[in-house]
Amino acid sequence: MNDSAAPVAGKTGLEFALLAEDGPARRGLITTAHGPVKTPAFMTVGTAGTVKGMTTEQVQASGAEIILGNTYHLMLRPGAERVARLGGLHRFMNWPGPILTDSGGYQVMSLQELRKITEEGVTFRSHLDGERHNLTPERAMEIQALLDSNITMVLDECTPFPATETEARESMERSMRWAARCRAAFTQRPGYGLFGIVQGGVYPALRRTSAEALIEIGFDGYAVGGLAVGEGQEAMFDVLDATIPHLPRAQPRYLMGIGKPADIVGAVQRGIDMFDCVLPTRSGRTGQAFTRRGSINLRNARHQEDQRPLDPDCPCPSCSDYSRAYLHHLFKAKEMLGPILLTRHNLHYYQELMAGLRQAIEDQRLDDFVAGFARQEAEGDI
Ligand SMILES: CNc1nc2c(CC[C@H]3O[C@@H](OC)[C@H](OC)[C@@H]3O)c3nc(N)[nH]c(=O)c3cc2[nH]1
Ligand SMILES: [Zn+2]
Repeated sequence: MNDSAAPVAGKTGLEFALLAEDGPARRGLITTAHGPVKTPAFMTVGTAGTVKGMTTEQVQASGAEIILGNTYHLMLRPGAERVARLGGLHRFMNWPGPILTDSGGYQVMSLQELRKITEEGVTFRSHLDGERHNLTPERAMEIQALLDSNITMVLDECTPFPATETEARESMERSMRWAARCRAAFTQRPGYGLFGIVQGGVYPALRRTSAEALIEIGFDGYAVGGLAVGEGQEAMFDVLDATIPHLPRAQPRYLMGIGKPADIVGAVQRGIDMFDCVLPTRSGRTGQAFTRRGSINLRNARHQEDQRPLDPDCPCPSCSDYSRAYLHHLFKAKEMLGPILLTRHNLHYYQELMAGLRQAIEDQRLDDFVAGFARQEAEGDI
């Protein structure tokens, strides 16, 4: 075990202990007011205060320690002040563990025609009722505090892809000015933290400038944003190679919106500690299952009389209690149990993958783990 196991308190009191390293890869522990998070960690996405189709007990049983909420969705419905009056997001959704909330930057930017970006912030119309809203860095901090989020994300602009270097620079520089305003508006509490978000498109020099600007301001963790926007795995890895060396070793790194299992494995190898992605939940609802031999779609007719479990190597209830034939039937019949069973399996699969990565780093055998992972994926489904 690495001797620098001493927890390192960030500027706002979020502790991160670096427990082991295997090359650039790290095994760590984040300590929040609502409990610990073992890293590398996959954060289950619960955008509107729910992991779709899952009770919080099922999410906990999958091995998840931290889930994501989203400022944009929750500010529109039920409203941040209402969630605060109801005791905060933990009590509202009955999730006792750590919660990270995104600032809403990504969502608002995707409201192409409905939003306007100025130096002040983003004004937009709600996709629900057309009401006008004004999301500023200060308001984004206030909303996430009202939600009682353990890890708050700065308000940023997720630079569209593709973007010219000039477009990426101007977008990144505004996000850095917003990050400073977020830092100034954030209320420090032990066990709660504020993460900055690196932007800069696919341009190494801009990524370095952005990382250095955020370090100058000082954050509890550093996210790599502006990726998983259609750039592809190779470009994403290139951006990580250009960014991670400029991030502090003593704080967690969060790669936003990633990703497929192979993306996560490659990013852990490069030194990323935290991930979020809708893939396991969203694709579970469409019949796509992730297994140790790649992904399969249960809607395919080849499963209609296949009595085997979805993934013979998976200990989850969806694999031990049901057959592929039954799952196929549920999706063909558009029964709600189909998406529920597959979401639960996919979340178990992602958490097992993270547990395997964490153990491999502890045992200093990450390269062997990655080779085994690639071999199994290449074998394809039996
Ligand atoms: C998918 N690719 C991707 N996601 C991204 C997200 C989270 C989306 C947020 O939206 C919800 O999932 C869709 C989640 O909200 C719970 C997530 O946090 C990002 N958020 C910010 N603030 N800045 C970024 O540069 C950014 C880039 C992304 N790329
Ligand atoms: Zn399973």
